[in-house]
Amino acid sequence: MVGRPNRPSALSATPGLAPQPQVTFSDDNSRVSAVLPTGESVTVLLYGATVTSWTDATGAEKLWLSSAAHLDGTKAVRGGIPLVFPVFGTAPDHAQTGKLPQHGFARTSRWEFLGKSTSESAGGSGAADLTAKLDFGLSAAGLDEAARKLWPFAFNLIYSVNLNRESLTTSLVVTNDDDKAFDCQVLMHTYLRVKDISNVEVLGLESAEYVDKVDGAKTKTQAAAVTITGETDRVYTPAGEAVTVVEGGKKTYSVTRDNLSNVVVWNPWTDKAAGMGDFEPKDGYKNMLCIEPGSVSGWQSLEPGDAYEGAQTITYYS
Ligand SMILES: O=P(O)(O)OC[C@H]1O[C@@H](O)[C@H](O)[C@@H](O)[C@@H]1O
Repeated sequence: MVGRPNRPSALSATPGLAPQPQVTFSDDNSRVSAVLPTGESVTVLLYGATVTSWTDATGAEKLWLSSAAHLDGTKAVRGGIPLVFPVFGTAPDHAQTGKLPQHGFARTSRWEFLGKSTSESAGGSGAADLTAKLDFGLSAAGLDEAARKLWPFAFNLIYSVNLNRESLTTSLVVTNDDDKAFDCQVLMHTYLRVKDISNVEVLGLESAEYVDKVDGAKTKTQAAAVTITGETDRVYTPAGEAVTVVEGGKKTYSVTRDNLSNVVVWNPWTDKAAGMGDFEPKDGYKNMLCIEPGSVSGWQSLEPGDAYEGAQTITYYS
């Protein structure tokens, strides 16, 4: 067990020097938070290493979280950034992951908090350039027996959550600690908060191929900007690394992928939202859009000792 972080005050006093503003970290055995001196914050639940909140300096929330989300470790969190591993959806025909529940076990396992750190960007001028980093770990030993039986591999996951003034970066490193190869898929199921889905356009997917999960898994090509006018569940394979969310003609987010070749765009719309017990308020689909960077259209095959890393950076524009 790694030691719990202490709780420093927001100011650190160095003899002879003016106190420098610091990142404030806190944890209570179920979640960990970091608050920058400028007010931006992030909170991560140990259950699933799920980011449940990301705010700007004014306290405005950037992620959507259902008011009926289970935050007590009894069910995957409906909102925030659940982590999908080692299977996206279900893969009944895939020998190694075929019996796993939807989206795997990472989002329903309790992760270990490995530590926190603060860094200043090169050429930075102090408080305005701080990055807070939180690291979490999960290995086979941290799984419940049922999951261990369904996916009997020795593995190690390190998930890092980095907060700075403009953006949130989440990165996952998967290491195969087994003496056999294994296949896996990875996805960061980000629920972005929007004001009104009917005014939203997603750019950066034009001319990308996608699998339309609400139309018999047909493969299609995106003609223009993506707009959401009904249930949407698509697995894109874009050429570029960034997608941009525009609301009412104004850029509000960009989501950049590193070593993640897919983007899932998901909105449940009315009927699907109505059918999910943990989706509240029922018209909350108007205030969310899942932009989910992942590696899910094929498999990452990791030989013993191999590692795979993928990351997303979400930048907001106010
Ligand atoms: O209800 P869950 O398991 O959290 O999944 C939500 C959605 O997650 C998306 O990533 C999938 O593409 C959808 O098919 C799915 O409905």
